[in-house]
Amino acid sequence: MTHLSVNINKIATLRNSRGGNNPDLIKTALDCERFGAQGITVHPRPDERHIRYNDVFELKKAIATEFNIEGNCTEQKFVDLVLANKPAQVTLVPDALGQITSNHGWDTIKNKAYLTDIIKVFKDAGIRVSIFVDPVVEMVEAAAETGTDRIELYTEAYAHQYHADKEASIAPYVKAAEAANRVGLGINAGHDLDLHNLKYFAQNIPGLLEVSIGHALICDALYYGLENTIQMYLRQLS
Ligand SMILES: CC(=O)[C@@H](O)[C@H](O)COP(=O)(O)O
Ligand SMILES: NCC(=O)COP(=O)(O)O
Repeated sequence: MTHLSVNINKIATLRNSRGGNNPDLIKTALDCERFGAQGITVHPRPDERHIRYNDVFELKKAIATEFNIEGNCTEQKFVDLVLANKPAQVTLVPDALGQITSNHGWDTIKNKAYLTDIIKVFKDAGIRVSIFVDPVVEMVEAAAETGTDRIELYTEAYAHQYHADKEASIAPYVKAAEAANRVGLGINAGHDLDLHNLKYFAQNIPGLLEVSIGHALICDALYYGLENTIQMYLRQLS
């Protein structure tokens, strides 16, 4: 069964736009859990434009499901934040400063030594590690040599091509997932997954453990409400 982790970055974006505490990020996270989400994802960025570092401490205290913190581990502040909070999972994403959103996975061949060292730091602290990768077999195979527990397949390319040609859009992801299964890596996925493309992805990716979804899910919640929306996403995964 594939778990749904709700990324609540966009709730923080809305909150921050007025400087108060509406919507309440912690309440939203607890409601996502109550409505059936199996995890909560946040991606604090150095400019704190949505999730603030302090939010992470508050969320860690409040939530009961799987807590997944995404971010760039080349920032020492991010490493310290994760180690101080010990989430169930950290997802390492190679974003540049000021990037509008995540737009590429790790080059696990070029960065193998670096990733091996930093992954050990998190694993020694008892935190499961996932690394964000493009759907490229060589990147998946090299990921396995870093000691990571899982990979997160970066699904933007799939999402963008899905409507034009769904078979072509999923093909590299199936190959990457087969490689991950072969080398013993768990598989997560995320970015631009939505109510249209999620079911086909989940049905065709062998061993898909978790999807983290934020932008589209929060947009859908404007129309359907958060509880209905989470139920609709869960149905795509069942
Ligand atoms: C890692 C990834 O694919 C993205 O989900 C990212 O975490 C979203 O971050 P923003 O909400 O800042 O676009
Ligand atoms: N890891 C992907 C994620 O958390 C959410 O991505 P998106 O649904 O906001 O594109």
